[in-house]
Amino acid sequence: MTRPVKATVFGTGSWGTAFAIVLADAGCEVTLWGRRQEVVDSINTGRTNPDYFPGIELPANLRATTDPAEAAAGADFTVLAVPSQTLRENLAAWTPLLAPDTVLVSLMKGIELGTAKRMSEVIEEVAKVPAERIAVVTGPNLAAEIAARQPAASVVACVDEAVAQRLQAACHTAYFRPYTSTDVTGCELGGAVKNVIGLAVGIADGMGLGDNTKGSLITRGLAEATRLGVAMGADPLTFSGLAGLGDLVATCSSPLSRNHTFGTNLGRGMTLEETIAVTKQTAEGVKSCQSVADLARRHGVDMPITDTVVDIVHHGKPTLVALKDLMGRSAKPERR
Ligand SMILES: NC(=O)C1=CN([C@@H]2O[C@H](COP(=O)(O)OP(=O)(O)OC[C@H]3O[C@@H](n4cnc5c(N)ncnc54)[C@H](OP(=O)(O)O)[C@@H]3O)[C@@H](O)[C@H]2O)C=CC1
Ligand SMILES: O=C(CO)COP(=O)(O)O
Repeated sequence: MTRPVKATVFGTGSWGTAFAIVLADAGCEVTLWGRRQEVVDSINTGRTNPDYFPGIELPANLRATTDPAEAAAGADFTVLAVPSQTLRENLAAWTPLLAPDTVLVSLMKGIELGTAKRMSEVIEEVAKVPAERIAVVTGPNLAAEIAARQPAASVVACVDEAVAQRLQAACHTAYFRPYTSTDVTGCELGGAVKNVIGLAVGIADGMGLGDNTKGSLITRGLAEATRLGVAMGADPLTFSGLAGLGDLVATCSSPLSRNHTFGTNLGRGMTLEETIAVTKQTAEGVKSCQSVADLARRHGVDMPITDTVVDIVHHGKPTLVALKDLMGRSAKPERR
């Protein structure tokens, strides 16, 4: 008899908890690591995570701990679900505890500030594991919908297709349908750039603009992501898949998206400080818009929507002026 797959998820926030539910429903033995004792106690004794998903009963084959050594022990898959900008420091502390040969899985959709590195690159550098043992899960996966077991597709990417297939099998349920990819760069860029475009669409929504604006921002945002991806060696087709268009549509349509909501609040006239104060969860695009713009500069790629988001969010540019400047750029063909 084969033993159940063991999966550990570092992070008891919205996506860490929801993906832990997916893994448990798929038959894995799941351990969640959380930094707060009260959250871990609620998960173990109350079978809920009330801060993130009140009312959702957690599966029996899922337990939690605050001890990273206990969490990491024996894991076939070590899933990382903390805010991107905290990954380097956290992973440095967890690396000595990792199970030998474990596959490290990133759920994160950010780019590191300062280094402009993708999360899989940070993992490779800090944990000193080869790219063949690093995977990424990404796609239109709003955590609250997944935790409610609403149907969604996703992408599991690894340069080693056999590893992607193992992870695919470990997280495939009746409501969660993962596809494999070997384009890790494209998948990670799709996730990071869609958060920036989610902010842009939110800002437009908050300004009272309509669906033509939204359709234009999604499409031109997709063009920005694809241009950056191509410059970095990604497959352009990845961006018309779940990691690109799929996630853009979900994020830009949904009030559940923290990035979209963050943008909406800014577009309605809240200051950055007021918006941060009312945002309880991680909106990766707020920091990653700067690192995406940094990546674009490093690769000589034009990303005007991303630059506009940086100007509004970080340089206090008034939204109406930013919109006028974005629309008033010199005319050009749609494709070049
Ligand atoms: N939510 C979603 O729908 C989706 C999110 N993602 C991505 O998943 C990643 C995680 O986001 P998500 O779970 O939503 O974020 P949340 O804000 O919901 O949760 C973040 C988690 O990280 C913990 N945390 C925060 N700061 C630190 C720190 N400095 N050190 C250690 N732990 C910390 C939080 O702990 P505490 O509760 O104690 O504050 C919490 O458990 C992001 O990159 C996001 O883009 C991807 C797909 C879907
Ligand atoms: O990545 C997500 C959906 O796929 C979640 O988006 P937000 O981080 O904006 O909530």
